[in-house]
Amino acid sequence: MSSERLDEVARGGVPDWLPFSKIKLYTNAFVRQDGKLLLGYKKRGFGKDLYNGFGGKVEPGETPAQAALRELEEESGIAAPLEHCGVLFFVLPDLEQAFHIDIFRAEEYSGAITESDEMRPQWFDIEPAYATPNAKPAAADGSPKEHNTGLPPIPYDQMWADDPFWLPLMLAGRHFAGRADFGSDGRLQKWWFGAKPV
Ligand SMILES: Nc1nc2c([nH]c(=O)n2[C@H]2C[C@H](O)[C@@H](COP(=O)(O)OP(=O)(O)OP(=O)(O)O)O2)c(=O)[nH]1
Repeated sequence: MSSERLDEVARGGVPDWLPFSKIKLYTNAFVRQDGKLLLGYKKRGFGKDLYNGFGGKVEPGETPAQAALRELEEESGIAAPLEHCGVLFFVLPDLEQAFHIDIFRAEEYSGAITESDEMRPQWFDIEPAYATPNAKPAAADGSPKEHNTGLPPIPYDQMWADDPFWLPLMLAGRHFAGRADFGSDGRLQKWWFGAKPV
């Protein structure tokens, strides 16, 4: 991302950010096609029972872009021309490592979508407002855009609590950045999200 200023999109919570003493690099990749978004149901480990994009730790010697391609293939069986679209930073209480996550997106893929030990892939309907990149929430005359994938909507109630702040930015084709600190109850305690001006 360039050094261009970001427009603030959301902020809230308690006054102070949580402390952390080291940062670990992660990736997360989202594939969309024809008004639908591919998510994975996490079957084990961190974020178990939540839907998410496909990703994980950046291994030594890898760039985040290489890790994103590797994790997408390992967890869903597919390859995609991933583009970097955002950066997120998460801090959890009583954990000295903070999470720096590079987010990637693609609008096409190759290979057969395959369930892995870690993820069960599933398509979801992208709200009409975000069915195409850079789309406006409604047509110029105010009427809603059509969508008829017949798929369930994006399951925000079974995703990380911060995702509703930035996933719509990604679906709207905007570059974004944000930070979210979680409380010990798993809820958001403090957050800030911004996006490149349109
Ligand atoms: N959507 C979303 N994703 C998040 C949040 N926090 C967070 O760590 N993630 C993502 C980043 C990574 O893609 C994933 C965690 O990586 P992981 O534990 O599955 O890593 P991994 O695959 O290398 O782990 P493993 O195979 O060693 O178990 O969760 C969040 O708040 N929202």
